[in-house]
Amino acid sequence: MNHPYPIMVNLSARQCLVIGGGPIAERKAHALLQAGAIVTVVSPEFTEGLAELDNHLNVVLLRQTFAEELIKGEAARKSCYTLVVAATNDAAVNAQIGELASREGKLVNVVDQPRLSSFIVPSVVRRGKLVIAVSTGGASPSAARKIVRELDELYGEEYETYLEFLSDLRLFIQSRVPDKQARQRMFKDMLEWNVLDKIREGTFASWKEALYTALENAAWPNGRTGEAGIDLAAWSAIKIFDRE
Ligand SMILES: C[C@@]1(CC(=O)O)c2cc3[nH]c(cc4nc(cc5[nH]c(cc(n2)[C@H]1CCC(=O)O)[C@@](C)(CC(=O)O)[C@@H]5CCC(=O)O)C(CC(=O)O)=C4CCC(=O)O)c(CCC(=O)O)c3CC(=O)O
Ligand SMILES: NC(=O)C1=CN([C@@H]2O[C@H](COP(=O)(O)OP(=O)(O)OC[C@H]3O[C@@H](n4cnc5c(N)ncnc54)[C@H](O)[C@@H]3O)[C@@H](O)[C@H]2O)C=CC1
Repeated sequence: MNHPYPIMVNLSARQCLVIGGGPIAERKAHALLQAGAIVTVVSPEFTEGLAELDNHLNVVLLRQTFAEELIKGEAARKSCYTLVVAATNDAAVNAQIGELASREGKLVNVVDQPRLSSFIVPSVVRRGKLVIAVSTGGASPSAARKIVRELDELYGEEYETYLEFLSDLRLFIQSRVPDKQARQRMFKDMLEWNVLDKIREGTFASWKEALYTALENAAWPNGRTGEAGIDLAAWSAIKIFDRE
C-alpha cells in the first residue's frame, strides 16, 4: 500500500465477518460492534470475551473452521458481508481468505499480512465526533499506538463538547445565512474563538447561552429579525462580544 486512501466508514447494521477466535479476532470484533455492525465470528474455539458475545443481539458465533462457502457462492450472497477480517493464527488460511474476499469484491483485512489486505486498521483517539486516526501503514503498529497516546494527552475530553458546539452553531448558521461566502467566513471565524478554555474553566454554558441570545437578536439583512438571515456586520458585532 503505497498511498492508502483514508476514509471513515459507516458500518451501522452492516454484516461483517471475522475469522478466528483469539485475542486479535476479539479486538477486531469489538471494534466492529462499536461501529454498529452485525458481526459473524467463525472459529472452532473462542476466547472467553468472544464466547460472552453469544447472547449479543448483533453477534453470530459459528463454531467451525473457515470454509469458502462463507464468502463465495449462493449462501454467501445472502449473508452479504461488507467487510471481512482474516484473524486466524494460520498464515495460509489468512492468505486464502484475503485472496478469496478480494476476488469477491469485499473489503478485507488480513491481520498478519498487510500486503494482502485491502484495508488496515489505524490506532484511534475519539472525542465524541472527533476521531483522530493514526496509521504507519503497518510499519510499526506500536509506533501508531504511541503517537495516539501523545495525541490523547494533547486533545482532552473538552474536545467532545467543543465539536458539539461547532457542529450545532454550524447548522444554525447554515439555516440562517443564505450566502455561501458569508457562511464560510463565519465558520473560519468561529475557530478563532477561545471556546476550549471556557469549557475547561466551566464558563462555557453561560457564554454559549449569551452567544445564542446575541445571534437570535442579531441585525438581519432586510432589517427584520427572524428567518431572513444574519449579515456579516451583525456577525462582526458578535465576534466583538466574544472578546469582551
Ligand atoms: C497492518 C496491521 C493490520 C491490521 O490489523 O489492520 C497490523 C499488523 C500487525 N500487527 C502486529 C503486531 C501488533 N499490533 C499491535 C496493535 C495494533 N495493531 C493495529 C493495527 C495493525 N496491525 C495494522 C497496521 C496499523 C498501522 O501501523 O497503521 C492497531 C493499530 C489497531 C487494531 O488492531 O485494531 C492496534 C493498536 C490498537 C490500539 O491503539 O490500542 C501491537 C501492540 C499491542 O497489541 O499492544 C502489536 C505487537 C507489537 C508490534 O509488533 O508492534 C503484527 C505482528 C505480529 C507478529 O509479528 O507476531 C502485525 C502483522 C505484520 O506486521 O505483518
Ligand atoms: N493485526 C494485529 O494487530 C496483530 C496481529 N497479530 C497476528 O494475528 C494472528 C492471530 O492472533 P491471536 O488472536 O493472538 O492468535 P491465537 O493463536 O490466540 O488465536 C487464533 C485463533 O484462530 C482460530 N483458527 C485457527 N485456524 C482457523 C481456521 N482455519 N478457521 C477459523 N479459525 C481458525 C483458532 O481457533 C484461534 O481461535 C497471529 O497470527 C498474529 O500473527 C498479532 C498481534 C497483533
